[in-house]
Amino acid sequence: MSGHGTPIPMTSRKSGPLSGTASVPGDKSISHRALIFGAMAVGETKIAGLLEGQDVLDTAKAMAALGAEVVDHGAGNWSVHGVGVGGFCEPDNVIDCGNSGTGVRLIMGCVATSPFAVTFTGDASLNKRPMGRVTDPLALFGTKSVGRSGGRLPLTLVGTGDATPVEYTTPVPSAQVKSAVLLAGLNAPGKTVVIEKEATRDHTERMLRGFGAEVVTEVVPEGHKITLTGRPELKPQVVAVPRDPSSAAFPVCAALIVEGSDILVPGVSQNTTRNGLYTTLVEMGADITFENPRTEGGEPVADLRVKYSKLKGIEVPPARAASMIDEYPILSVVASFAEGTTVMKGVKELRVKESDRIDAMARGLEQCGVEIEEDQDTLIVRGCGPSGVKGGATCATFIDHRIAMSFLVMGMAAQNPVSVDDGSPIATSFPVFERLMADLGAHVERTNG
Ligand SMILES: O=C(O)C1=C[C@@H](OP(=O)(O)O)[C@@H](O)[C@H](O)C1
Ligand SMILES: C=C(OP(=O)(O)O)C(=O)O
Repeated sequence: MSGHGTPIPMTSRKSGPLSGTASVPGDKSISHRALIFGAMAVGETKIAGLLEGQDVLDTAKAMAALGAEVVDHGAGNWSVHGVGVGGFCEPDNVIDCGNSGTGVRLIMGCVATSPFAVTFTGDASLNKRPMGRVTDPLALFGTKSVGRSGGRLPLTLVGTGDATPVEYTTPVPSAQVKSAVLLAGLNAPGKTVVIEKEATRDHTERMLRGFGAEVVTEVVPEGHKITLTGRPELKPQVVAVPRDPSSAAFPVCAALIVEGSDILVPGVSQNTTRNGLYTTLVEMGADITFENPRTEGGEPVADLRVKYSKLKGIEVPPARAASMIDEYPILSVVASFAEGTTVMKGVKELRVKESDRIDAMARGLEQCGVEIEEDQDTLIVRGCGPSGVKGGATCATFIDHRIAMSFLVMGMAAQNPVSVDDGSPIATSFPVFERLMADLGAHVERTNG
């Protein structure tokens, strides 16, 4: 089992108004997919603006281990010389996906219909997460798997070289599960179908179409039906990775709660499968203007002008959960500074992320003086008002980047500093978080060392 590095304790404290431009790095979901689809294309894919976070670097390493030529040209420019659908070779060693659920689940999908064995592992967080949600549908292609109890990593997949396509209805709203099935279907002759009740992020469908695969999405009575025609020859692409709306959430939310702030966050996705947080913030009364709408890297984006705002609690519709699933931790921080109660229902998927995010947020918020209520599928935050959050606690982050960044944002507006026991996981998705927030005027620092 791979480990988890030396903890980096961090602290943030009340900051003056935030100002300036927050140019966040490339989208994590799109970065993983650019490397993986590039590795399955015939010829050289060029990628600009790749997120060089540890999650994505681990996927780059995995693609090289499977036979693709992956080259880092510096400054976010990468190239991948792909081996074609069905062209992966058996890796010499275990594939270590570190902290990344997206990495491991998508790569499992893309080796499932190759005739060899691959063993996957990850860090202490990833090795607790459920993999049965992926190995169950992959078994329908004929892929065998043996893992630890509960279908957890380390886990070995034995792929099949003569897969037949499958039709699968996802039991949980998950783009990772959907994508794993579609990627396995790439090397199965005929039509692989995934039906999802609620739409999840659609980067796999959009990007596979860009690489030349036939992928059709239809609205049907059961939800969304995605049909992929197997055994395409994927054509190499030039991919410009747009900025990550899930990372943008941190400076945006910080500006909303730090008095007097006024910042610009360029290139934030308006893809409706990703923008649920921004809709929610506007409903809470956030002063956000969406300027200069355009398309970047195949995604609809806008520049967000964000000003400090008096916010009110709302009930977030459960149907919106998939479009903001990674943003609930930071939303619960913003909700703490609102007047009134914010109710987040239909969020049980948060319990199987890098940590149990309902539990991690609930414990830390209580330590900071915020009243909460939770059940299996719900988090309720009773807002303390714009200057009512006490802070003054050290919150546990459970090897979870989003928990670490959320509590550090809380400290920027709370009455007392907020510390986290370990900020090191921030490097998985937002390696420049500290510098970017400091450049806006936030006080965030490493506590000792
Ligand atoms: O497909 C993806 O790129 C992702 C899907 C989501 O996970 P689930 O599919 O488990 O909801 C999300 O939480 C993750 O950060 C990225
Ligand atoms: C859930 C997340 O990532 P992953 O599932 O890829 O580990 C996340 O980035 O919030």
